[in-house]
Amino acid sequence: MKIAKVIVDLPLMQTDKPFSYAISKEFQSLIELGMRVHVPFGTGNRLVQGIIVGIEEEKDAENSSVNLKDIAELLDVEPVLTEEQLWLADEMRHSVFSYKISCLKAMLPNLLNSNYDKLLKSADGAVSKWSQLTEEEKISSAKAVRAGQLSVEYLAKSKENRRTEKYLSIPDLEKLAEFEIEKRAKKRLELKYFLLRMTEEKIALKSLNFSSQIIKFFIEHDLVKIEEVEISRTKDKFEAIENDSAKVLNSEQESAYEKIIASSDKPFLLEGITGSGKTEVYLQTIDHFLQMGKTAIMLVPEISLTPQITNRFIARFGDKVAIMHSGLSDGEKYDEWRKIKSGKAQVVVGARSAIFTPVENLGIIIIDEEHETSYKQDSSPRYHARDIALLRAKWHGATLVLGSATPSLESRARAMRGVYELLLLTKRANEAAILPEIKIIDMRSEISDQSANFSQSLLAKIKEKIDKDEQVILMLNRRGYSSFVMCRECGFVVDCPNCDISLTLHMDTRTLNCHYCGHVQGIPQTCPNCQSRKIRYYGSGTQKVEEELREIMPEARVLRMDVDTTRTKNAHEKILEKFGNHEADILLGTQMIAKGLDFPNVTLVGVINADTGLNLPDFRASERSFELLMQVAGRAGRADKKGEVLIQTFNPHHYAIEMTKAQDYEKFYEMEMRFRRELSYPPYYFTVQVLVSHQDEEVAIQKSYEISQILKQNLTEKAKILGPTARPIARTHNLYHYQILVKYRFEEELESALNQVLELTQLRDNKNLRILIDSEPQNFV
Ligand SMILES: Nc1ncnc2c1ncn2[C@@H]1O[C@H](COP(=O)(O)OP(=O)(O)OP(=O)(O)O)[C@@H](O)[C@H]1O
Ligand SMILES: [Zn+2]
Repeated sequence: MKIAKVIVDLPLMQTDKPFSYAISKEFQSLIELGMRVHVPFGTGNRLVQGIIVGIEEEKDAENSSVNLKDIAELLDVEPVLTEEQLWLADEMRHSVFSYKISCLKAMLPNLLNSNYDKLLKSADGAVSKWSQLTEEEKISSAKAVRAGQLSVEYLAKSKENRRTEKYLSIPDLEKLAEFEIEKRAKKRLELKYFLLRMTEEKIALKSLNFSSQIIKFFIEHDLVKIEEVEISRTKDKFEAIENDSAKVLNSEQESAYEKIIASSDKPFLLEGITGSGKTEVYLQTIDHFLQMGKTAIMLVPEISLTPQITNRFIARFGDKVAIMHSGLSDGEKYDEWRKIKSGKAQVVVGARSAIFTPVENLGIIIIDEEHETSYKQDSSPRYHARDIALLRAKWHGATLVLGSATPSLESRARAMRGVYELLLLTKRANEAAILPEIKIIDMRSEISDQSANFSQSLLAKIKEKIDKDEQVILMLNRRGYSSFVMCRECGFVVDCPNCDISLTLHMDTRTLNCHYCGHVQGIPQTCPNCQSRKIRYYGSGTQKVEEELREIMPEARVLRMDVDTTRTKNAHEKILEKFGNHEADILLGTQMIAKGLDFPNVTLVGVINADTGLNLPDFRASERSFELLMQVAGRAGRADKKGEVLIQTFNPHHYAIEMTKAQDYEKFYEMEMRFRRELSYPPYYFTVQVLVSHQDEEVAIQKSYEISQILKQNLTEKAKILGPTARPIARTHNLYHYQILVKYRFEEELESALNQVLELTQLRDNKNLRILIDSEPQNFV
């Protein structure tokens, strides 16, 4: 007899290990690693979902199936997780301090993560009710039966959503009924029979969530036929894109290409200035691996996962491409996942979570804009896509390429130490294009009666470009209308009731919004503190700047792109398409517009306020500002027309600004590394952050001291412990936050010390205490 090891879907310390279950006879030949199951759990034998992570032979009395509970149901016909993914989950946990089930679930499409447990549990009661009904009643009682279990709406929705799916069609319903009587699982079959009729003959296998033994039974007895139906919704989109063939690489591109295809020993860091043709190198190396019968994963930051990028991949590789991004519905994501799993797609283009896609025979992984913070997930499991990529490359013997115009200090330092191989692209790929000229505008000496946000020189430049029929990109990394509302009489600022942060004014909705917790309230007419009517708005956001532009330059056609204008599906796409068709002169937006865009007619980039990120209490503030400014500057003059960049700032002598002006990554890297060394920050030290949150500030403080004590006692002297200190925004969502930062180079006690910290949350009187452990945190505010 065999025994199954199951990780149950209960993210708790006590359940964070495999549990043993007996495999009844009917399942013995069907069960495989990586399948989802229902198992009875706990004293009440509640059915919970789980994942098979091991199958062992019964060895001795201790490991005997006699005393074990049986697996209740198999949920899959074939495994949903590969052996590689099970291994990945094990490896990941050591760096992300997360439960294994969270790691496993991060690799599944949402549709499979939804709680089927709830959907199936009350089926028994429903069926007994069902059997007492007349034929007519059976049909009309559909609504009653579905209450609390498989809902008709759910089925309808998943039907709408699917594209590629296996359908069951029933040649003979009567025959099915006969077999039901014979089977012990009669009750369950009855319900399914009912459901099959409900949805008119054809129904998606997966959406019903049949247990695999029933499906097998159906098939063996010729009760159902499985047919592959392909209705590709994105097919039109694929067909509309013209094929594109490879460009002749220039000598730098060529040499990078040759090195990448020749070796997989070390990861590559492809450092190429904006517009140097990194993407062309990606396309051709991927092509090389496809020719060898291998597959590829191409990661891009979510924000730049625009049609501009994806279309380039579709144009080159056609329907071999699967695209994974957050704009897809769960159903669409599931379709893409199927396409990958079945081997139909060989190139996966996607954002962070696409790193988990179950491609076989992986030849190359590319991470574009590798410095982007969006590669780190900021909820559990807090993994970095780069770390997962390293693991997967190891498993497959695949090549890993990290690309950027401004590599993260961590990656660049590794390249300097020879851990990565550095490849440089120093020239723009398009021969006619040269790097744009960058000018800094000192806003301290700008006095304008016309505008609060635009210097005279920026306004003049914009006019000049529009007159020449050229286009302009303007960036202000702050959305909304005004960043705070203040009473001029008493200085009162309207804050969020749940967070220690001022509310942002949004003119389109005429509300004050909290960008942290989503709180929304009306705009006060008088000061809530002193009743004065002198309420004024300060600090401009994109809405305000848009309004100003329309006043000063009514002839200019402006498109705004920020979180607020891109909430609806495909909004992103539509704005960029319009701009690309020159239906607008100015694209105004937040950092969303800084990345990846390639519009040949853009000859001016203006930064309204370069200071928004400079003074954040985060040791990476300069690095982030430099990256962002270099990126956005790189959008200008990418083809044959010369580009210009104007950067407005109140800190013209800040080194991040000066190095941007000089477009000198090398110099910036040197200076920044010096600071990091002096202050013992990454990449010289590793960091782990412990974030302690509680509704009661006293408790938050007390517990964070307790934790810092645990760390001091358990870590060696080599580790440095900073804090606890209040977070810069000390309260959000009605919780007070305190943070501790551990800096270390080698610390063998780290995992055990942090586990002790986590155990605190298991104590009864710490029920409302939240402890987050974040390895290599990217966010300190
Ligand atoms: N070998 C080449 N010959 C001619 N044109 C090229 C070549 N390689 C790339 N290009 C063109 O140069 C432009 C910039 O290339 P690409 O977008 O690949 O650069 P990138 O380094 O990925 O850009 P960024 O990082 O700024 O987004 C594109 O329009 C591209 O089609
Ligand atoms: Zn708030």
